[in-house]
Amino acid sequence: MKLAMIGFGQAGGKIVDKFVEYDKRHDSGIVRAAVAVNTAKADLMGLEHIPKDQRVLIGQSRVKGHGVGADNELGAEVAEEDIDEVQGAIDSIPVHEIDAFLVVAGLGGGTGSGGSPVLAKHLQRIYTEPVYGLGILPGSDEGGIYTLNAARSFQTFVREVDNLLVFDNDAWRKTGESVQGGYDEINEEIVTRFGVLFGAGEIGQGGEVAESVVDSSEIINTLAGGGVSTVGYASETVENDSSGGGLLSRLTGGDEEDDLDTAHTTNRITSLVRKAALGRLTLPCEIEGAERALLVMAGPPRHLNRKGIERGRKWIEEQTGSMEVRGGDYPITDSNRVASVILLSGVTNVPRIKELQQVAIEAQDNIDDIREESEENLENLINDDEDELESLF
Ligand SMILES: Nc1nc2c(ncn2[C@@H]2O[C@H](COP(=O)(O)OP(=O)(O)OP(=O)(O)O)[C@@H](O)[C@H]2O)c(=O)[nH]1
Repeated sequence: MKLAMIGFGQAGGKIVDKFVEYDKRHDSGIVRAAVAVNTAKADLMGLEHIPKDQRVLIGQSRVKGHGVGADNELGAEVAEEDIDEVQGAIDSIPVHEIDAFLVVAGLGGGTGSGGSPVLAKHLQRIYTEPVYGLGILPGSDEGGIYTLNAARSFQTFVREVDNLLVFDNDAWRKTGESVQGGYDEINEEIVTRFGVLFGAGEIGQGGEVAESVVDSSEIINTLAGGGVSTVGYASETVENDSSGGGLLSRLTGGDEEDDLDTAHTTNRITSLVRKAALGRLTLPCEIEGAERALLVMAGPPRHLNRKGIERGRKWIEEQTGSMEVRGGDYPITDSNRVASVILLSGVTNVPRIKELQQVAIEAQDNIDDIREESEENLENLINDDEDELESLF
């Protein structure tokens, strides 16, 4: 699947930068264009792989290249004011060659949190290609303002995109690591998961399992219908003898060996599917109730088979209760890993989102209370029965 990726804010820029690097390393063909947008000049200068002329500094007249300091309302305002400058960079993208846009941002800060929904709305108005979001939730130890920002941005962003893929830093942080070192590892996890998912259908056409290769329309159909998505991943190292058939099997030419191979391959696929679905998801949640799902089995063709994928697909159907579970393979001839990636789309039972919104509503009420008290406007306080989180715009 060919994407135009736009990283908004520091986290967004760094993650897209890593996608570009991943794309070069694996020749996966997913990043057709990459743009970084930020209010902080230093963040843009720190990027390594996104071309310099595709880095857009916005809000210069307001914040003079210093960032918006976790003020996401200001982030949204600045994005609206300078949307033409962002569009200038997008104009250089050959949009007829892409399958979709992917807007990436950390939702806890100011620039990406406020700006990414504004950009998604703008892209939806202009282009017919789907616009997806990849939203990063803050760690719960980052503090109240990050939670409030993330909750408000989340509910605005999810409304403006065709599907919001979510990664929760809180579920992935490791204790005892520097924040930066921790993010480098986390970003690698993000890029691997989404890289394999979006890479499906781009290369490796042909070979013995060609008829069940995943293509981009299957990813698009799984994401269609909107809502929130999460991704599971599991992988295992395998011996890759691309000549096809193990040594013994070639020496004996034995069918028995082939049967054993097939059973082994099928079992490995089945267990990787379970591990991916039941292990740590990018956004932890109950998989039961997911509206749609897509299983991608990636790896050397010799280690993929239809039977395993079909079994895995059926198992996901049973676990999610969804009637819309797609599955296929992504043959990568020169790889020594077999990986299972599961996209669960339209998930509803997500404790972290509920918690985020609850904390944010309380924080918002507190802020309102403090404001109202300071204004001695008791009447408003008594009549304040709106227990709702305000949208960003
Ligand atoms: N996974 C990941 N998350 C990050 C990274 N950097 C920051 N974050 C998260 O993203 C949130 C937003 O931070 P930034 O992206 O730095 O903020 P910004 O959008 O640039 O906005 P301002 O700095 O307020 O102008 C943070 O609260 C973190 O949770 C990163 O490299 N990887």
